[in-house]
Amino acid sequence: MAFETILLDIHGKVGLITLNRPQALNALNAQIVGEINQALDQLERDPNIGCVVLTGSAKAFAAGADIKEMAELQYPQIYVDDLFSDADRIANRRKPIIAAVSGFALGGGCELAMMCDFILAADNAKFGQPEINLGVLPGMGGTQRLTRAVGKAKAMELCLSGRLMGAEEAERAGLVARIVPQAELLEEALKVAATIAGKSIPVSMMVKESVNRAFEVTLSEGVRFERRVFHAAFATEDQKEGMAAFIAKREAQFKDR
Ligand SMILES: CCCCCCCCCCCCC[C@H](O)CC(=O)SCCNC(=O)CCNC(=O)[C@H](O)C(C)(C)COP(=O)(O)OP(=O)(O)OC[C@H]1O[C@@H](n2cnc3c(N)ncnc32)[C@H](O)[C@@H]1OP(=O)(O)O
Repeated sequence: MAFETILLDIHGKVGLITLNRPQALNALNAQIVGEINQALDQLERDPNIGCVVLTGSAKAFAAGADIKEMAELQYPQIYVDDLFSDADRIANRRKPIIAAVSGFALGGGCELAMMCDFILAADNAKFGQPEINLGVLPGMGGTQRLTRAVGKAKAMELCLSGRLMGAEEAERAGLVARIVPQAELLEEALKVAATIAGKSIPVSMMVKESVNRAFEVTLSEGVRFERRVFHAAFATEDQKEGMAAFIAKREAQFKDR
């Protein structure tokens, strides 16, 4: 499949999607979101792929929605078109997606990174929801996911002031899983992704679904959901293989797809 605004590469069991609009710091428009979803559809269908890495350039993961395209939009049309709803498909993927963020992840760029399962940040990463500077507010989940990630106080300050947050602050706040030297980010992201891709694919989907459920239900309901999914894991060959391998002191070979 030919893409114009992204690059898609396969590294063993890992799919690598690289945003490729350097002239606009990977600003997000309908074309690039559409191509990300096309690539994710392809990777979700591929039984050999167990994990995805989404990344940008050294200078920018994505500098937000394309302001030049957005400036002329009109209310009735964007309401009827349900603008940005396509992006929900990225957040609802079942295979794990790692955001490898170098440089700017602003507005929609920060929102896109937060739709992924976790963020590995380069030491030069800068996060923010500066939409208020443009006379709007985050429109692709930023006020919701950032608040759940870092808490109300910091999310409110970032969204109201439009200031940027560096990698160290982002890690302290809980937005970022780990910080990696910029030059090593992609290699580390692919290494972690390969580790995840070596696990049981259905069980990694169960983990993702169960962790994400914590944002949707009460604690007791979430514990019950997790318990039922744990029970279901015993219907997989991978559970039998994983526990047998431990007992036999050998490496497990997970095969369920
Ligand atoms: C878009 C309509 C259809 C949408 C369909 C689906 C799209 C996907 C959904 C996106 C999410 C939408 C919801 C989101 O909450 C809303 C937003 O994201 S609003 C935008 C928020 N981002 C910003 O405000 C950051 C804007 N950029 C900057 O502040 C600066 O560029 C920077 C990142 C601090 C870097 O500064 P510099 O190093 O000085 O670099 P330049 O400013 O010179 O930029 C270089 C070059 O890139 C162009 N550019 C940068 N950011 C954007 C952008 N967001 N949109 C368009 N173009 C951008 C900049 O204009 C320069 O280009 P040049 O002028 O040289 O041609």
